Amino acid sequence: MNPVLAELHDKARAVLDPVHYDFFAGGVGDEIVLADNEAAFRRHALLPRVLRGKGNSAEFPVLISPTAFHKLAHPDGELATARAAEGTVLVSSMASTVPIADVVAAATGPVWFQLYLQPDPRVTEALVRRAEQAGCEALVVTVDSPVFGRHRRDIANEFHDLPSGLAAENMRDLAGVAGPRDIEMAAFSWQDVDRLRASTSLPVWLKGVLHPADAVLAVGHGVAGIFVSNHGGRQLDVVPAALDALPAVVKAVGGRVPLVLDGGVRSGGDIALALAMGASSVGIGRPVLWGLAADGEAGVHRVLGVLRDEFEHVLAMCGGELSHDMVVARC
Ligand SMILES: Cc1cc2nc3c(=O)[nH]c(=O)nc-3n(C[C@H](O)[C@H](O)[C@H](O)COP(=O)(O)O)c2cc1C
Ligand SMILES: O=C(O)C(=O)c1ccccc1
Repeated sequence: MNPVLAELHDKARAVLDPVHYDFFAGGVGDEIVLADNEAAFRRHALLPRVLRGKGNSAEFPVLISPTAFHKLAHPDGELATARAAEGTVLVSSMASTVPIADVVAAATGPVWFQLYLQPDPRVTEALVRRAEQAGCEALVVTVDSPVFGRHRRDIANEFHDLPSGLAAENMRDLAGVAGPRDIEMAAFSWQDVDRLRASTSLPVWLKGVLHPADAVLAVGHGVAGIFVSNHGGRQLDVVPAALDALPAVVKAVGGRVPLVLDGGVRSGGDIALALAMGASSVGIGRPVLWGLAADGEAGVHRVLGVLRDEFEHVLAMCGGELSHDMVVARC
């Protein structure tokens, strides 16, 4: 791993309350998928093309995936993340510890709002209005969580509630309930996606699709794009690594909507592999949390800077272009 990312992870582990470190680091079940998300990149290799007369491109195909409770990592919380994001799209979690309006105000680039549909449609509606009024540019509906993931570390640590003074700020004062409501998980259907799309002019993305048939349905239901993601190994411990699920989704979608690959991306080479395999961009979860815990805004800034620098270098080495024929198995 890049020594800067390793250093930030080590520092985060050292400074965080061990219970909060486990919340950020942990996964569901035996954490097989958590490990496999990173390992999958090691099972693939890139055959660079030569003599193409091309260098790197200006595009940085990375966005910040939504993660909950940034104030557990650093007192500035999501404000620090937003300031560090610069031109990178920040997907702000519905479970942020800073209200979405303040996240958008602190950001200099686009902010998208991650949403868990709520059983009470008035709550969902109010959250959507809140995201729109804040100036969010898209909604990202997480669809891989009909129930909460069972995180053994959190159960062992008895981590169930935020410390006093912290709350999921977006959940305050919704549909007649004062103070923060609990975020609820429930099973929804494609009809709920249609209803959401009809209720807003914002583009609606889905996050947490692994089956190619669901990706095809998503396109049919008019989504703007799809996050191919297993939630960083936090929901179901029998699924493939996110990277291993990507090719079938790429094939099924056939370029009709952009695909974000999220889970286990830790280097410029990982970004290049995901793009060569057909992702339009990648999402980064935990490395942002490590940067934030280690050094606030500056730490997140370093994480993005390292990934940008490595990706540009890899792309230049590959002749400035990435395509599926360049991907081979590492034997
Ligand atoms: C501590 C933590 C909190 C998360 N919270 C959310 C969330 O609120 N909403 C969501 O859609 N995904 C959430 N995720 C999943 C991330 O968006 C993303 O899918 C995952 O972290 C990507 O994998 P990576 O951490 O290996 O980069 C969370 C992940 C972590 C590690
Ligand atoms: O921990 C998570 O992965 C997550 O998605 C979440 C959702 C709601 C509240 C806190 C975290």
